[in-house]
Amino acid sequence: MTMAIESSDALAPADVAHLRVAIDLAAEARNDGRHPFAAIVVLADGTVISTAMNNSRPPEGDPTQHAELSAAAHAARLVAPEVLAGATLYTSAEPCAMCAGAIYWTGIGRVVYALSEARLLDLTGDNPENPTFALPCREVFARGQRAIEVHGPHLEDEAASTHIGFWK
Ligand SMILES: Nc1nc2[nH]cnc2c(=O)[nH]1
Repeated sequence: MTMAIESSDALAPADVAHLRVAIDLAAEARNDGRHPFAAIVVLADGTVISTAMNNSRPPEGDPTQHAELSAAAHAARLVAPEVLAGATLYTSAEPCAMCAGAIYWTGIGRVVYALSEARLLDLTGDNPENPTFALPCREVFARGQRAIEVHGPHLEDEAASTHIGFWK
């Protein structure tokens, strides 16, 4: 049974705009001394209900505070699962296995990501601050019981530029 809906086709202009917001926020996160990741959750009517930067560096943060997990968890406290089914999470980088799990459990129906996890792994190498998984989010979603539409990678070079010189 495959529950992730495969999709890497061209994005609508509104999707591109939201994805750029996530990439710009990732650059802000880097400038703020955080890991360069960010995510936003947008309802079907275009309302942005949640934005989050990575906060995985102690002492302020902890290693579970990836941008996507924080954005999804915050969104789930604001609106009902039926509403989140029509929402999209835009993220500067493909959700890791932990964040894909969080997205699944919140009921968010759609994910649009910029940088692929494979390219992120190439950029981070074996940096101990970010031992990147080699596990595409589609593989995690495929093991679930509800479909999540996935689009990505998109704007990958723009998203990669936020990481260049950060990890090695
Ligand atoms: N996609 C993603 N990968 C990460 N790896 C470490 N932190 C993050 C994050 O916030 N998002």
